[in-house]
Amino acid sequence: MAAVYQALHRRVSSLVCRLHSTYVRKMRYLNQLKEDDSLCRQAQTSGTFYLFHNLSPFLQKVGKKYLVPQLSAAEMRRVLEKFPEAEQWMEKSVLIGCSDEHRPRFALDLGALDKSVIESELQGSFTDLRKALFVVDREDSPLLASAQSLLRWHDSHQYCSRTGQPTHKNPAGSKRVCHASGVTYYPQMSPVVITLVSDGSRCLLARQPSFPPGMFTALSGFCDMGENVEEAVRREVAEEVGLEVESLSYSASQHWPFPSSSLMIACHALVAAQRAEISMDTLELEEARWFGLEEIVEGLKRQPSSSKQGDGSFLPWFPPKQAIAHQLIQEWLQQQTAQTA
Ligand SMILES: NC(=O)C1=CN([C@@H]2O[C@H](COP(=O)(O)OP(=O)(O)OC[C@H]3O[C@@H](n4cnc5c(N)ncnc54)[C@H](O)[C@@H]3O)[C@@H](O)[C@H]2O)C=CC1
Ligand SMILES: [Mg+2]
Repeated sequence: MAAVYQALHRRVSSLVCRLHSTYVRKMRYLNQLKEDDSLCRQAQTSGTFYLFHNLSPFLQKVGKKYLVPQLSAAEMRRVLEKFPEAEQWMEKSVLIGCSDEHRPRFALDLGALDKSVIESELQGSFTDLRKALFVVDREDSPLLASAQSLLRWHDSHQYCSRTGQPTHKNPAGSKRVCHASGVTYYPQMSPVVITLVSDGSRCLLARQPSFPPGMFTALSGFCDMGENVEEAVRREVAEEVGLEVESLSYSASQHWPFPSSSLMIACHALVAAQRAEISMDTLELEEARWFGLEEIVEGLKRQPSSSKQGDGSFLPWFPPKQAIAHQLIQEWLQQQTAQTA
């Protein structure tokens, strides 16, 4: 029995080792592409491309499924041939990853070109990211989100804020440089805390006036300069609902592309049950209230479309699986269920 166990252990270890080395080799290759401009230019000729138009990703509908096509460099040239200065367009692409076989992936925004020509040539359509993220396969959503954020950053950092001169992108798109001042700009994202507050038996969800009717989510807020995650959580909860956090724990994080690139840092926080009276910040929030276990179970089953009542009001529903708020709510539910079991 021990021999079987040892053989199994050796097999698992060697598999893990091989997995690691694929991953490590891939990360090292991507880093090389960011640092070595000529290697990156060469990689463009064998890479695949995701297309965007004014930050909307290109999707193809096949039956009921939405696919995110990866075009080869040859296919890209065929499309771009229809427009003047085709080669210049390829140079605008940014590196967004690579396959396990080291085939690099790029994203390219063709916003200045006629959308309908590209859509009819490639038989698909440029789709708003707010829709695209929720209809494509789950593994494609983070890729679209990060590609769009990087393209957006390049679009809004074309000039040096010190000299006003144009900045120049490196082939991978991992930075922009102003030749006049020598300043290098790197892609930025804003840290945001998202907190599911609990008083031990209920959790607190809120809605802003801009949310779709009926949608409630966890409290969120941008971190202030100099603040750590714990301070940001305590401050946001105090500001938005007037409660004092007693303890908190980190859950997970997620890149979020709306309204521009954020790093969502998700936490659970506990407030004392005897000091759980909400005093809402009415400038930001329209409603904030406690939800019991049953209401959370019902809300998770509800779709936006089934939330509307006969009298025009809306029953609560929660963000979809792609949003980290959903994960926080699921974790809270599991914890409560385990406690009451
Ligand atoms: N993925 C998810 O599950 C969820 C994501 N979110 C995201 O979290 C973000 C922050 O949530 P809010 O409650 O709106 O933040 P918030 O509570 O900090 O209020 C927003 C205000 O903060 C200020 N602000 C400070 N730094 C900012 C920056 N870097 N960018 C933009 N505004 C800044 C602005 O005045 C803005 O109006 C939202 O953009 C939203 O998309 C929110 C809930 C769920
Ligand atoms: Mg907020």
